[in-house]
Amino acid sequence: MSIDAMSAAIGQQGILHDISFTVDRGDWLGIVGGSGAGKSTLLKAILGARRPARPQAGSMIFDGVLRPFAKGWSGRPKGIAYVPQSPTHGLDPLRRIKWQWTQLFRCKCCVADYKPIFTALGLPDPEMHFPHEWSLGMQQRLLLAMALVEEPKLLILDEPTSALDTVIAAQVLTEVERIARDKSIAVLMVTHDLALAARFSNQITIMEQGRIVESGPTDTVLNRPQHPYARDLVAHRAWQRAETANA
Ligand SMILES: Nc1ncnc2c1ncn2[C@@H]1O[C@H](COP(=O)(O)OP(=O)(O)OP(=O)(O)O)[C@@H](O)[C@H]1O
Repeated sequence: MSIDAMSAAIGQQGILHDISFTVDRGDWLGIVGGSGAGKSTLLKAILGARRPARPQAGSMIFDGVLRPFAKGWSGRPKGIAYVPQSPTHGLDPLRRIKWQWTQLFRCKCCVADYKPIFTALGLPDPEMHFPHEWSLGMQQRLLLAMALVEEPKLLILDEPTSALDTVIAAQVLTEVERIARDKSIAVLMVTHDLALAARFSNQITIMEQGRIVESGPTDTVLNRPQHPYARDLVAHRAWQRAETANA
C-alpha cells in the first residue's frame, strides 16, 4: 500500500499536509506522533472516512488499485482490517461475543475456527459472555483476533496496546508479528510510543502537526534522527528505557 501527497482539512483548517509513505506486504510501519499530530485522521482517511477531515489531494494505491483521495471511496476497502484504539468502538455491547464472532463468517470470507487464534492471543472460549464481561485488554485482543482471521493484506492498528499491560502487550504484539510474517500481511501501526514502534516496526514515520517530519528504516530513525522533534522523541525514548532499567 502506498500513499502519495495526501492532504486533508476540516473546513479551512489544514489537518494533514503532503503525506506520503509506502508499506509493503510483510513489513511493519510504525507511525509515531504526539497528541493532535493527525494520526487518527490519517487512518480514517485510508479507511474511506470523509469526516471530520475531508481528504483534498493525493492518492492511495492498495492491492493494485489507484484511489484518488479527493474522489473518496465508500466503506473500508476489501483486504484492509482495522483495530480501533478503543474496544468499545469495535464491539456491540448488546450482543454476545460468540454471536459477533459468528457474524464475521456470515459477512466476510475468513478462516472458520476461532480456537487457534484465541489460544495464541491468550483468550478464553467466549461461551455466553457479553463484551462488558471481559476486561478492556481482553476486548482489545478479541478485536485483534477478529481482524487477523479476515486474513487481510493490510492490518491497521490504532494504539493497539492502550488497554494492555506491558507484558501482555509484548506477548500479543509478538503473536501478531508472527502471524503477519507468516501471512505476508502489511502492518500499519499508529502509536505515540516510539519505544513500542521501534520494537515491532522495520520502518518508522514520525508526524508532527499533520506533517511527516522524519521517515526511514527503524535503525536509521533511532540512531540518526534529523528533525528536532524526532531527536526529542528519540532522546525521550532513551530516558524511558533508562528509567525502566533502573526500576
Ligand atoms: N471532530 C473534530 N473536529 C474538529 N477538529 C478535529 C476533530 N477531530 C480531530 N480534529 C483535529 O484534527 C487534528 C488531528 O487530530 P487527530 O485525532 O487525528 O490526532 P492524533 O494524532 O490521532 O491525536 P491522539 O494521539 O491524541 O489521538 C487535531 O488538531 C484535532 O484537534
